[in-house]
Amino acid sequence: AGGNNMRDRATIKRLNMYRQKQRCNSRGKVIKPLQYQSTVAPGTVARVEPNIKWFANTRVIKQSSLQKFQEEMNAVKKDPYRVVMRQTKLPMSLLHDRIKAHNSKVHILDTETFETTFGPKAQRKRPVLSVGELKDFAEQAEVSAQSYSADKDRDLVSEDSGVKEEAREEIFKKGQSKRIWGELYKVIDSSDVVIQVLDARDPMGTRSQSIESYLKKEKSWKHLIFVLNKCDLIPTWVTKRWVAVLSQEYPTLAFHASLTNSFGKGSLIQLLRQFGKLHSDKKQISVGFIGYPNVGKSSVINTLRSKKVCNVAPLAGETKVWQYITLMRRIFLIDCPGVVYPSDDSETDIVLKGVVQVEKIRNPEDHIGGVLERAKAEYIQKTYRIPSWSSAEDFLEKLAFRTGKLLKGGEPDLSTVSKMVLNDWQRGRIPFFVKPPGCEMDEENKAQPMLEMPEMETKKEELGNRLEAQDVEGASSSQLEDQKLLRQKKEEMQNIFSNVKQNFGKINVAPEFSEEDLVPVEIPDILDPSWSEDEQDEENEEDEEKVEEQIGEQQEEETSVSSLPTKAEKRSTREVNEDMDEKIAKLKHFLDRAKSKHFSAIRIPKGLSEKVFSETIAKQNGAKNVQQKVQTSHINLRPNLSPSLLKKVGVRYYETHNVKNKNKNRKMPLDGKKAKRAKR
Ligand SMILES: Nc1nc2c(ncn2[C@@H]2O[C@H](COP(=O)(O)OP(=O)(O)OP(=O)(O)O)[C@@H](O)[C@H]2O)c(=O)[nH]1
Repeated sequence: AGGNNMRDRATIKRLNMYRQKQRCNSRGKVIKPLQYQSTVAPGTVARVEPNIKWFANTRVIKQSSLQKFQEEMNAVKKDPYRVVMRQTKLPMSLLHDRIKAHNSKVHILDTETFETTFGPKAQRKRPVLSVGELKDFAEQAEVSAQSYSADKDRDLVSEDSGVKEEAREEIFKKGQSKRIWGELYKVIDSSDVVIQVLDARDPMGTRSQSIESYLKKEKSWKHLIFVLNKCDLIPTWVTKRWVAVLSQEYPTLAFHASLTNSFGKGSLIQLLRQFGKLHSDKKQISVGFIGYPNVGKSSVINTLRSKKVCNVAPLAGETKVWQYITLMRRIFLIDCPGVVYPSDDSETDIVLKGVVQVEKIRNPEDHIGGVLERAKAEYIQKTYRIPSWSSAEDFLEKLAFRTGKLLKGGEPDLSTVSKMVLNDWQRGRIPFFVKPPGCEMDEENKAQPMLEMPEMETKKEELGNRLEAQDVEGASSSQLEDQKLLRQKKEEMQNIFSNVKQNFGKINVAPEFSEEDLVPVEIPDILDPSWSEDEQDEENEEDEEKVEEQIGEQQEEETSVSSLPTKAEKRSTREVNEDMDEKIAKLKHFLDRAKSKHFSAIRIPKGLSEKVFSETIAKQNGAKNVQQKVQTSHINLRPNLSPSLLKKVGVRYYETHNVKNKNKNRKMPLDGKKAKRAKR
């Protein structure tokens, strides 16, 4: 009768059990107890049989073992270069089971009477005071009263003057929204290695210590490393110094994100592969890129892939949601939108850190004062060709007249000019960098120990030396434990960085810094950037072997340098000439690609290409003359490069641009692969 949906006996029994009701008499005594309740008579004291299984997971350890575990584990947890991989198998709760100091306010009178608390027969324990006598106590109070500042007192009740601070515009809260933080937590949760990308111009300003402490506290098994991006915008010695400073806390790599002229790519991939090996039990590892907006997270990923896989723009907030990218079969990269932790930063600070899009700022001229304060006057004069100014407004007016940005009645258009300056600032066109700590001291002593190191300096050596120095300091203060810890750290670091080497001399610094900002660092050959990537096929295949090849090439580029000058001396002039030819061809190829692809990360000033070519040709001619003098019988087989050939860059222009005579020019000779295809 019930069709196919008949209930089985067990279901019926269960439903009846739910349905039953306890029946009581008028005095409340249970007449009919519920089923299953009737086995033991009401009022009987029942016992549960003890079971050995209750104790299956417990172990007793000695007090000394506990102490040893706590000490050793604490040392490992404090060390940023070591990670505890399988926390779940360790009794981590034993680390934190100490009774915490009770600092919160105690409401004694809520639970105790006044008599027993403060009366003559008080039973309460006396509070522990840091002073012995009333006199000391009064002195202490006086000292704290002197250091009191009403500005910092958040509890101070003040009269309402009717004037309130204007609420901050929404745009200044960029990167702080719940949605963005949600994205960040997704990235952190999914990553085994977290890379915090910092802007080399202001690493401390673009660092988020709250995220670091969150990772340390809550996700301490995840590896955190720093990547100091945009190293091409600061002098090389500053990069070195910042890397040394930041490495004390987390492993740090210098980086220049660019598809054609990158720095640090090989080292970073090498490091990631090492982490991959560390997690050999996993099928793959994920690497999350986090950091402030506009620091170049997406650009770093594109550089690692040698391909535009993430959208990049000189505007903050370009990346909206997290994104997975495959680097190799076993390594995945995750791009994250830029995150900002709410801080005391002023609006100008926020704008100048590049967190806000310039177009969206209501009063851009308010922040020009900040630019003039931060950047050296000399650089501003050079960039805008304005010799002097009395105030920010005066500067803007002069710039408006110079650039012809005028409103209707000939009034200077301050807003447009301000936006222009802020854009230049955000894109690194005005040379600027925050000085790393310790510069002032060095300037006084005129000692630059790190900069005098040989060119083929590796990060390992640098870190090792620093730690040795620290060792010596430690010995003088005879803190043996510290020494032991430092030595441990040193070994760990050497392990991590044993395969990761960076030669800072290879960074192609773009802005022209004054002598004051430049400490002489021997850079081997400015015209010898890492071309290996440039030579790669445009349709770069995605397989791992290819990436591995790139690493090899890149690493060679980044590491094998020191012997260059001596070799160069020994080389014959003919070899020098051949080298020059090669460089010219590479430069030409590079410019072609840059023009046709519009790489956002490279900005080639108009005159630069011609300048570089003319310099190279001058050098070449010099070498040629020498050659002719030395060996007259030698026949020069080098093709004669006419200036017209050199100027002919961007042969793909007509392919990529929508121009009138496009069709006419289609028959132009194609270069590289396409030319080959055409021949076939
Ligand atoms: N000069 C220089 N510019 C760089 C470098 N890396 C990135 N940029 C530029 O910085 C700008 C921002 O780069 P993005 O990769 O979009 O930055 P992001 O951190 O992903 O930004 P959000 O999407 O806002 O999180 C772009 O214009 C890049 O061309 C670098 O190493 N050197």
